[in-house]
Amino acid sequence: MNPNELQAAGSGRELLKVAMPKGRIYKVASNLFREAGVPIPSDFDDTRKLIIELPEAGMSFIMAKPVDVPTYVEYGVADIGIVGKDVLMEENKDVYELLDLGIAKCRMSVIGLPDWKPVIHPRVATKYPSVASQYFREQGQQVEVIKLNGSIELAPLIGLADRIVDMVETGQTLRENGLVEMETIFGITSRLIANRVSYRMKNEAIQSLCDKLQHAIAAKPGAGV
Ligand SMILES: Nc1ncnc2c1ncn2[C@@H]1O[C@H](COP(=O)(O)OP(=O)(O)OP(=O)(O)O)[C@@H](O)[C@H]1O
Ligand SMILES: O=P(O)(O)OC[C@H]1O[C@H](OP(=O)(O)OP(=O)(O)O)[C@H](O)[C@@H]1O
Repeated sequence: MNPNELQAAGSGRELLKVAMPKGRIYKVASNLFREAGVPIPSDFDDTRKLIIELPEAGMSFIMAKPVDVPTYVEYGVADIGIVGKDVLMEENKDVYELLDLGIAKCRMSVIGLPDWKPVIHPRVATKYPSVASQYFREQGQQVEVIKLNGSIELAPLIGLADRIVDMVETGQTLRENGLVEMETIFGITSRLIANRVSYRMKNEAIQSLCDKLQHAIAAKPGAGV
């Protein structure tokens, strides 16, 4: 059975399982769900519980590490999930991307020291090795990609890498560390994704949620600008 089929059997009237990222995205995503009429109680915000049922909304929430959301959705242990475009590009899982939620905006950029000069075998540090490799391949540049798991901005400061590929939101981390943004690779917002089989089996529930979210997004100040 392939990952998409694992959850297919008997999924007719179950709760819709939502993989909800903890951390940054949770704060804005839970508010968006509330604005869409999904009554996520405020005590969800601080809980250590990992599976939380909300039968009145026909949903249960799997509180996930952001990078794991596409995996849960691909395997069908979650029917839908919320995930940043950065993670979606890096993980490249077999899922449907249904909706741009327009939240948790930032961008993926190439960053370096202001006095950076091209070298023969440049090293690039990043949390996103697949995105970075593809970008430099498309630029026709040969680089050695070094995978790190956080505080990526340290790499050029301590001589581990010539450049980094990382997210920029306000630019504060760059400014405080004397780094400059050299190129933007792509813009990032959070997306609603769905398991392929769930999308068929639970189409009514998923479509209804998408409609409500779309209305909530359109009602936000600055929407459609
Ligand atoms: N300033 C920002 N820096 C990083 N990610 C941001 C920022 N603003 C929005 N995001 C989005 O939020 C997502 C999750 O970020 P968060 O920092 O919560 O998780 P993480 O660092 O991947 O997880 P963890 O802290 O559990 O390792 C990112 O994948 C990205 O889409
Ligand atoms: O432009 P800014 O508003 O400063 O935001 C960008 C910073 O935020 C993220 O780091 P995060 O806080 O997730 O910590 P991390 O370095 O441990 O990933 C990202 O990796 C940048 O370092």
